[in-house]
Amino acid sequence: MTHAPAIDLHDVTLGYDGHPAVHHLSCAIAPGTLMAVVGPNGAGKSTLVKALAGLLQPIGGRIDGLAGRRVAYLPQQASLERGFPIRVGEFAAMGLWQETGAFGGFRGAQRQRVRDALAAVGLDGYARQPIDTLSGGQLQRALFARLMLQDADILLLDEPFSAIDQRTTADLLALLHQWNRQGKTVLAVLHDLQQVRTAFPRTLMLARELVAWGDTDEVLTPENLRRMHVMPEAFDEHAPVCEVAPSAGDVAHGHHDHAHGHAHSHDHVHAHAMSPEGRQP
Ligand SMILES: Nc1ncnc2c1ncn2[C@@H]1O[C@H](COP(=O)(O)OP(=O)(O)OP(=O)(O)O)[C@@H](O)[C@H]1O
Repeated sequence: MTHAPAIDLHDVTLGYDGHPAVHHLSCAIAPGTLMAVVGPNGAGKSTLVKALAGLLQPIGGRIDGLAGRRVAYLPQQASLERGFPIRVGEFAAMGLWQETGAFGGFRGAQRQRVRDALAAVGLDGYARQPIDTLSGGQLQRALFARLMLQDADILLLDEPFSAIDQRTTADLLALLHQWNRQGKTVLAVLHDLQQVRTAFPRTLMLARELVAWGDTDEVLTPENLRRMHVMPEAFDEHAPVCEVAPSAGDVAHGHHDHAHGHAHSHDHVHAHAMSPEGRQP
């Protein structure tokens, strides 16, 4: 296995229709990292995860590290179409499509793996149940079974525990930890900061730009949380791509002005003060 960063962002700007939503992200995430992505609504968390999943091309900068690694993406449950007529077993087995091809049949061993994955997520005996009869928590378990069968190197999860009860959350969190111990890189967008503190050793904090990243204790500080919460709320649809990275201080003081693309000083204090593993040197 290579020790090069699993995800390596170089001054990445992301947005829609040419208008930036997240600016100038630079950070390197080592393989085997278990990391939470936090930030207020509209901070760009989903946008970042979509870009890492290859669903959104950067407007600026470069994303390295992902090529040659298998990436699996779990979107927010709200965005899933679940009305199609498919059984839980078939749904989970979609995680095997890279092995079987779109129209490939399943061998006995693969059927067993599907059964094992369903058992691992607590859906033993549900294989023949139609997917649209599952509760929200059960559906999330089925999605985790599919994720498990994809057997990716990098797992990207967008709010995997929102609207999920405590028991299901605990079960699925334990699975994430297990996969991480197997060496997988896990990035999860989360809103529950207490959960982040107790279950995620690393954190990336976004507020339209990188506020901080690294060890969770060093990222979730009162000062960073304050900076995170003064993020400009509105997405300025008419903002052009700015030429120069805005400073962290500009975010803290609400001076960030996308519309004018002002020249800001380079001051990614937290991002640049850390090593590729996200540790303070
Ligand atoms: N498909 C899209 N087209 C245009 N703008 C979008 C699109 N998706 C997101 N945006 C805008 O990009 C910005 C970042 O949105 P994003 O969904 O990434 O934020 P988020 O941090 O995931 O928020 P939340 O916590 O509410 O899910 C927002 O201002 C949003 O309105």
